[in-house]
Amino acid sequence: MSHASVLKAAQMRAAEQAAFDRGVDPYALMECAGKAVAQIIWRAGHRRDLLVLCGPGNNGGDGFVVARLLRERGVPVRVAALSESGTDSARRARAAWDGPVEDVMTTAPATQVVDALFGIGLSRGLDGAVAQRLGALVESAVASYAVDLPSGVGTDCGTLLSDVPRFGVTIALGAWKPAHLLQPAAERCGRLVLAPLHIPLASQVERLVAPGLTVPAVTAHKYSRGLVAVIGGGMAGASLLASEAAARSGAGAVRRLAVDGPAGGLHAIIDRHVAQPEALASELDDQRIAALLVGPGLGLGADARARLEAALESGHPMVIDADALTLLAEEHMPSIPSGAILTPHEGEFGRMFGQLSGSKIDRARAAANRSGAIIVYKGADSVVAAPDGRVAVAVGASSWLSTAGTGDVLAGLAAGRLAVTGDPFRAACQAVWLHGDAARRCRPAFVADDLLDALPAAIAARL
Ligand SMILES: NC(=O)C1=CN([C@@H]2O[C@H](COP(=O)(O)OP(=O)(O)OC[C@H]3O[C@@H](n4cnc5c(N)ncnc54)[C@H](OP(=O)(O)O)[C@@H]3O)[C@@H](O)[C@H]2O)[C@@H](O)CC1
Ligand SMILES: [K+]
Repeated sequence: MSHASVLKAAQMRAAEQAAFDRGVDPYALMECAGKAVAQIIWRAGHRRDLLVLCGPGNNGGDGFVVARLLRERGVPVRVAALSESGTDSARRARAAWDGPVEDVMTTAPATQVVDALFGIGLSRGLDGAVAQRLGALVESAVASYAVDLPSGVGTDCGTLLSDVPRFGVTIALGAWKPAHLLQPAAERCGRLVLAPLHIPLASQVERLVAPGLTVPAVTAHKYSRGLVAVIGGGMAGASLLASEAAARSGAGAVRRLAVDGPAGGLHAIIDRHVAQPEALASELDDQRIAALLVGPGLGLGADARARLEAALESGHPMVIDADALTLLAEEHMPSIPSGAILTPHEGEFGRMFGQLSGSKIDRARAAANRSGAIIVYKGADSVVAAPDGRVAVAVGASSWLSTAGTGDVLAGLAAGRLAVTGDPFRAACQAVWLHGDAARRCRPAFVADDLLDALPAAIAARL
């Protein structure tokens, strides 16, 4: 079982049902979930007083199990419920709790609070008074835990169906749900911990995990390690940032095909002056180019369009970013080469693909399917989607990344990893990971250039 699987509510239910059909006892599964949650809370909170808030369904049932197990360990536990328990397993868990059950609306605060009100069965926002009460109890606690999901988040879409406080820890049961990874719900989850349920829970959608990278072969040379060509445009800084990121990504060589000629930056980067777009085709007629990047600083005029057309017609594996994405959204452009990596932010995604329905994961998947390209749908919750349905969702991106030039660095990294691996989905995942890790290594208020200095350490950590 992958510890990265991301399942929607219906998929989770289907997996649970399949386990029940094979003979797994539903109550035993609830005991298993409750035991795992209790263990995590015990390790963090020991004997500090604890209030467990239980809802009407199986999420509430988990809460009763947690309450019983922690009281057996000597924790002063109180339980408050919203209503009677409505499932067989939840009723059984409640019957096994021999303490009093208070009312959520009137219960006193505690040092630690556990939200077992609603999990994947939430079908609408919480009643306003209940949401407010949950918020007050969580905010007055020193430590707060959400069982499976914070009550009020949309499991599959990651939106907030009602007001949701920010929890200290969210303990996902069995598998991640989209709401653990997608904003704004992800931010309300706090620290994420996965509690295993020991049933098969596979999915094509996974949480992005740290990649394993390899050192160059002893027989490697600069071309076998991958030559990256970066097409420059009116804004030299953007293509310089991208070129430097590609150069520090593990690729063998980087060639910048720039309008402006030599413009400083690393001496290791080969600058070629390509003043006229017509001259680009012959520069690109080099079979040693393993990956081509077009878009950072390209511009949006006729010259930029001609450079993009030359790139699209070159046949090289490529990364398409920034202005090139905006140009591609215009009519009469050549089609996107299949297997290309596209790196749109929210605005570029909307321009290219219009209003798609569903969560950010669903939208990225639909865009990958429609374009035949690998989509890196950037943001605080970057989603990498392949046309064959594979998806990786990155969590925990530094909010300091929201500054000029960081997208150029990501595009350069993607091109570099594409040149090294020859595998666009893997390259895109590696680039998003390394970009995020480089940001984690930078001090607050960093600028895009600082990411470049942090890249060698981010790569070294994955060898
Ligand atoms: N399957 C298993 O055996 C296992 C499941 N596990 C656990 O079960 C959780 C899923 O349990 P669940 O399916 O019972 O759903 P749950 O989230 O408890 O809520 C459903 C109830 O809430 C109600 N309701 C919904 N929205 C509401 C609202 N806004 N305001 C008020 N009421 C609302 C809804 O009623 P209705 O929508 O019909 O009105 C229904 O009564 C899962 O997240 C995990 O924690 C683990 O123990 C492992 C084993
Ligand atoms: K919950």
